[in-house]
Amino acid sequence: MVSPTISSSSAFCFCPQSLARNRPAPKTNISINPKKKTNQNRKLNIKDAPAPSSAVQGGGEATTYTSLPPKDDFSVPLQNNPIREVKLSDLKPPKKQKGFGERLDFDDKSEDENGKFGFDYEKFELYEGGSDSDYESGDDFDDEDDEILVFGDGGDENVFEGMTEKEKGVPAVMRCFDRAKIYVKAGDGGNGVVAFRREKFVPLGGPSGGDGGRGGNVYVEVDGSMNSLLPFRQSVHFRAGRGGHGHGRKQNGAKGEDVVVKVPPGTVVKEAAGKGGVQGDVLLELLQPGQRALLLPGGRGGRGNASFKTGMNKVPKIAENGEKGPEMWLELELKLVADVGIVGAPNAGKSTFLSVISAAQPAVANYPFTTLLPNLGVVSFDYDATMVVADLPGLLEGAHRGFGLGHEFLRHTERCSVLVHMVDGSSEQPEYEFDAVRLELEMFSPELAEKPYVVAFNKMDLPEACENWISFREKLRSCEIEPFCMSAVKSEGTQEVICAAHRLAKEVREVSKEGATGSVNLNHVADMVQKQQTSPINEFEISHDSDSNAWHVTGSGLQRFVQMTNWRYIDSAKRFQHVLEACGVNKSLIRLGVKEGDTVFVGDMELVWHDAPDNAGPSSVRRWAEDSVK
Ligand SMILES: Nc1nc2c(ncn2[C@@H]2O[C@H](COP(=O)(O)OP(=O)(O)OP(=O)(O)O)[C@@H](O)[C@H]2O)c(=O)[nH]1
Ligand SMILES: [Mg+2]
Repeated sequence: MVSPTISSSSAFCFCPQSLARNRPAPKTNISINPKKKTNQNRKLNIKDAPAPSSAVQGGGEATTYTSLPPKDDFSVPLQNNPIREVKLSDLKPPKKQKGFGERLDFDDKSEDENGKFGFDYEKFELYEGGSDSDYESGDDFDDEDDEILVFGDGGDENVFEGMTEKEKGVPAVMRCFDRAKIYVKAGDGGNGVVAFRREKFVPLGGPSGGDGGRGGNVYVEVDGSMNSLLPFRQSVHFRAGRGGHGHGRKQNGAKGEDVVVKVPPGTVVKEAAGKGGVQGDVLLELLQPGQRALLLPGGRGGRGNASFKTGMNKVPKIAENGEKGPEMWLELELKLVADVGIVGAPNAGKSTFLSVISAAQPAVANYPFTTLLPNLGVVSFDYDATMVVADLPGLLEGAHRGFGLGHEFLRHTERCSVLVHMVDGSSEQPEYEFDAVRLELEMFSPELAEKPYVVAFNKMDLPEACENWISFREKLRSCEIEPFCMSAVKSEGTQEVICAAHRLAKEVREVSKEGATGSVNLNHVADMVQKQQTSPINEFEISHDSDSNAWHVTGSGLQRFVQMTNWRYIDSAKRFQHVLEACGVNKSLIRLGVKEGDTVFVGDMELVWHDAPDNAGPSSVRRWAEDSVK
């Protein structure tokens, strides 16, 4: 159980005096019990804490912590939550799969009752990857790793975690064209160093440790020459370079190399779905070639000891670690940027229509689902205007439950301003077919169903279509829709249909131009991350876990401070204590009733609280320092 929680406020201001002295605690509680300390020390040994470089000298701090090493220091691999990596080249094809272009055998016994294909994903060979920290200790760019696909974050769950039931049933070659999951990480800042100027004839040269360089940024850029997300099947990890470490003679480290993720126009960048499959937020919509967005800014470089020189401390033996670069998994989704989308039931003649009105040559055949991937065509008009038209795979009744190709490609129509609804006039009940497809569109997205559309009644060259036409037109007219009739094969009536679609598209464009507001800020994600990175240190929350009797102090400013503290340098522990005091953590803990021996977590650091005795002397402070400072 966690209770109570308080936020810091200006009331907890810096108080240089001993907190223990301010606290009306009984004497028996505040005396140091050496035996108890020894036990705590034993606990430190178990945690394999590295020995301090030297003891902190002096100081008369009344309230002290015994610090345990940050969790990053442990080189124990993540056992509960390893990253599982799957090599695409090693994936065994499902038993009855004949090839990417061919259909799977629906009668296969391995097909389950929901109609999914019988892929046995458990049979894929899994590679246990190290933790990220293992990786980062090596080079920032590792070509080999770029060849590895990582799905989800492993654990005991299926490696395809995060994909919906429907996606599992779609052959990978189709799935990966317009959807990809990638990992991006901004570069860590370089570490600052402790150095002193040593030169002949320059006695007491002073501190000269330079600052670390800033980590590289992650950018996302629209590349007009790309038309699919296929390259992301090969490259999944994008890591910007780490900033260089500082050097002596006040030399600062070099800035880390930036990384640019190139995406095709029409890419939507989303935060990857979390563990519970909760869809992440849309971060960016990149439409125009050349657009560039700063996604993740690199971590700040740590300061060297030259930056810590003050009038009070002219020989600071302290330097900071570089700030860790932010990282995240992203989902990329490509939505075609077409003005008009052709939708309809399978075999209605959508592809034939596209081939007639444009130079595109999509596959046309007399069986359903000839079109497996969207086709694009550019339609030119006499008056020098062009329009991009997308022919989409056919929609069946029940597509939202996964029948046919389902809604797999309907997202491409979200960008279209107008739809052409193609109806097979020669089918038994064109009206029913029309209603079923409209319903599927509504089920997919109400906004899509609200888009203006043109109804084209096709195959008028066939007598069945001529028979159906009158009743179909009457039915639609009763709903205030004026359908067009045409024959795609004979190119009759097609011009009227596409001109009507063009008129509608123009109207929509004009309306949206009026409603358009100024330029879009593409760097808002980076701004958000930066805001988080610079959040003040005195904004924190304290919660108490009564089961384990542990106090948790959380706050992004404090966490960043802990991460950037380099425990190797002897002044770091003193500064750490001082900052906790100054930002009000100690005061708040005392107010909430922290007791001798309680565990306090500050970010990743585990500490033990000690009430200082009234007669606290240097010896006790030294012992604390020797035991715990890393
Ligand atoms: N008689 C006649 N046949 C047509 C007409 N338009 C298309 N067809 C035929 O209908 C069949 C299907 O045409 P497609 O263009 O492949 O139909 P589709 O809607 O793209 O089908 P899917 O891609 O499977 O969804 C082909 O055999 C075409 O020749 C037409 O106006 N008249
Ligand atoms: Mg087709």
